[in-house]
Amino acid sequence: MTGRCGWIDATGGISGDMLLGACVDAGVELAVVQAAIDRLGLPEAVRVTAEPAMRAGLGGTRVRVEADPTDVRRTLADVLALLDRADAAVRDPAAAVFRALAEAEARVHRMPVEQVHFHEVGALDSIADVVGVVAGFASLRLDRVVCSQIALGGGRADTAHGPIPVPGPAVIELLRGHDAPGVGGPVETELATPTGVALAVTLADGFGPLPGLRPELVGVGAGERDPVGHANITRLVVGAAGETGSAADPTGPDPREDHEAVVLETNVDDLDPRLWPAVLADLLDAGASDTWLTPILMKKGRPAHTLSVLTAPEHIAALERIVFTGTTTIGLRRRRVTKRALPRETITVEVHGHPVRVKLARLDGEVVNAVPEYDDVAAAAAAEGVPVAVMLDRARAAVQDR
Ligand SMILES: O=C([S-])c1cc(C(=O)S)c[n+]([C@@H]2O[C@H](COP(=O)(O)O)[C@@H](O)[C@H]2O)c1
Ligand code: NI
Repeated sequence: MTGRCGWIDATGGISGDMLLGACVDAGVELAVVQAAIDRLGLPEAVRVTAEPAMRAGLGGTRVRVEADPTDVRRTLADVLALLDRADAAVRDPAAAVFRALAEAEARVHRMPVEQVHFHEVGALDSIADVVGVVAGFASLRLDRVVCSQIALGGGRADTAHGPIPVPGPAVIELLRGHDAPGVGGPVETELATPTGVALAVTLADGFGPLPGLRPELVGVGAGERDPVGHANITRLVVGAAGETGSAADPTGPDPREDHEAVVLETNVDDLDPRLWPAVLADLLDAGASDTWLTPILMKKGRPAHTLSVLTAPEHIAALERIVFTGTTTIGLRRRRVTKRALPRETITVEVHGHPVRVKLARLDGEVVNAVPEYDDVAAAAAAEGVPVAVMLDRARAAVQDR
């Protein structure tokens, strides 16, 4: 495994605000988190604050979400509509987290997912935590996320439905739905909340102990309580994974940019073409790095498509399931490939007073590609009342100036 890796240490438990605290403690600017939340244009005021905190003698950051009291009860569709206003880098992963939460609640309460309502104030907390963590992870530029076994705690928790057993049913459903490892204890209190677990299982590409990496950033997110005998923290460790420390071969591609990947492929001639966009969207939601259709001519002169799905090996099972259930195919091919990904970073430039993120890719340390984020350019163009193409030229000029 190579690239920049983030390891979520949930062996002390996890909640949305603990993971957000870990991001902030690792160096994610609170302004990045607040901007991502503000971008949703929530009718309620939601403010995120952070302060230093000690848990079992360990220093960390406690994040709090202050939200206006509200009676609004939001469904999954309501939350997804809000997320539509977020940057693409935040919108899709955050939507996947809320889908996972809603599906878990739907199974717990034996109701259709469309009827699930996120619980009042908790919903605003959750929205801020989820959007904040996803924005934080995006700003940390992680190529891969691994999560430890999750400590779940025990005993009973008070909820809107009255006392429930811990681990709570939604937490168990989230683990089950994502084949994620959890363990009860070590203390008789709730250590893992649905939002925290939904974030971990959705954002993680795999589960296990700290992978081989050189730690560059460490963040400690403090939980609400400081129980005796347990460090109520979630940690985030970020570093370059799989580096041996040997210099890259100066005559060839940098091996640290190589990733093992798999291409799944199948030829399909009998799927209602209107179904393809949803199949492609489902595949991307389930972890595909890329997916595309190629028009082909099949036996008997039938026009058809090759569906190709590029993925990291750990998503193969979930993606094949979507291919088999979402299309008419009854077989597919798997091809191992080596993917080369140039190191990239995101900078923010100011264009006529508007922040525009720009993705830079480097080859041998030299910037070979600088692409302004389309959503930011479009927002700036709308604010200035100029065509997007004009604002795009201005953004490129601002990058050149840098
Ligand atoms: O109200 C319901 S259905 C409920 C279910 C569960 C589980 O099944 S687990 C847990 N809870 C409680 O919600 C709070 C807040 O969780 P967040 O994810 O919003 O932080 C949590 O402490 C659980 O006890 C409620
Ligand atoms: Ni409920």
